Amino acid sequence: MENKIILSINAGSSSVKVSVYKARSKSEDPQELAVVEINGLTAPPTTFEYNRGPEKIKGKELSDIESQDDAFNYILKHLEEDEGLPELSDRDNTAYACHRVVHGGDYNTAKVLNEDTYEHIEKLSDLAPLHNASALAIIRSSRKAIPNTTNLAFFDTSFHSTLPASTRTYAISPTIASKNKLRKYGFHGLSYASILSSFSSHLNKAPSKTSFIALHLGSGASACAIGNGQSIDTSMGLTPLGGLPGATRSGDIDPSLVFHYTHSAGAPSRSATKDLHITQAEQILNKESGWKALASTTDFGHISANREIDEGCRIAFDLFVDRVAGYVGAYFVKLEGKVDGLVFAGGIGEKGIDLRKEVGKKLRCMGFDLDEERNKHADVSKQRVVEIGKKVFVCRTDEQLEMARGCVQRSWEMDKGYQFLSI
Ligand SMILES: Nc1ncnc2c1ncn2[C@@H]1O[C@H](COP(=O)(O)OP(=O)(O)O)[C@@H](O)[C@H]1O
Ligand SMILES: CC(=O)OP(=O)(O)O
Ligand SMILES: [Mg+2]
Repeated sequence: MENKIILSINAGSSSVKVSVYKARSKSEDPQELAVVEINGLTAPPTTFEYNRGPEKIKGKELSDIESQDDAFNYILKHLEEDEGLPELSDRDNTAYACHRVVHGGDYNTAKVLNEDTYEHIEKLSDLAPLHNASALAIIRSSRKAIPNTTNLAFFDTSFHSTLPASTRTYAISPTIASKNKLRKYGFHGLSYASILSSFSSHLNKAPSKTSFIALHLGSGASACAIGNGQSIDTSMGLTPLGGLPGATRSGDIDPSLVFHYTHSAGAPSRSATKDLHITQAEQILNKESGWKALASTTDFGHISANREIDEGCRIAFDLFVDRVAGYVGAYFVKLEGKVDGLVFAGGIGEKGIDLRKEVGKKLRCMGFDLDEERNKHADVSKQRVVEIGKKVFVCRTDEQLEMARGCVQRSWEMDKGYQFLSI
């Protein structure tokens, strides 16, 4: 495994992030060679960022990038053409491509992509309408562009396989629930695993002895109660629509609301395709709600900066503070108050100074005491975890590193010759 090149590909709902690593020994984190991000897929202009040692590009605007797959192909070309990254000039050098796949259903661990696992993910596409189909498109592109690479899938859902039955069960017919696999799965698991690793090492504790409330606030947002290193509850559910609102997602609503919103809730949406069977209700709640509906933007930075002068931004901001604080309260109780801290992560969690401040104000009653100055100057680009008050932290989550670690740790079993057949 030593010196092998790993590509880690993280397709989010509004971004594609790719990190390049060189593997060291099994017990060491792989060495990061370069990180590329294309952001703003739901809020053009789409922007490009590149970091390779001294070589930095920030905020370059791109045109003609319309999907996660376009973004991935652009990134691959950029990496190949970078003369300072000779490791990628020969495509055959890449030993592993790790793909973040949001919905893994009942898969509890990472899988080598072959026809069976590909089909398993494909079947779950309707349960992650903003994600799984894009991940599969990237997997197909990766297969074509770097054919001698072993493709691995890492799932957002795996981290939550520890959810207790009382938490993962919906109060519906158990027969139908079991037949149709209707339960809480939870998402952002790679991020929570990354946060757990960084936060426990910051505290100098074993992950299995670390308990905290984590907030992954990005285009999709969720909260997670982690008790002794295990997910005991999380706010997303059967799909990434449940729980907190997001850039284009409503989050939790009264389930009957949608039938009052439109009479054709169950009809196929115009954006339904042969591969993605999405209803009008799902279209509305996944793609036309959230910040986009309330504030006409999916950029939470804009919402935060304009909330004093724009009514839509104000309600979007206040509503998010309200919902986030509500989950922290609920999870504090679930963890019986035994928490090492509250940890903010994700694009909004890491950069949203005002959001953290306002959430912090509401949580003082539980012993989380955010310090305004430390909050303002928190910079997780240099240090993975920054303490911004008593029991309040910001953490730079790294889903790509989490996958690359998993790849290094399990490479010996994965090398045993699964083959990716004919997709
Ligand atoms: N300065 C900022 N303040 C608040 N939110 C920000 C700021 N900069 C970026 N964001 C938000 O971060 C979100 C992207 O988060 P990220 O976790 O990178 O996305 P994704 O869910 O696609 O992985 C965007 O919605 C963007 O509005
Ligand atoms: C699961 C999910 O919502 O992911 P993201 O926030 O990256 O869109
Ligand atoms: Mg993300």
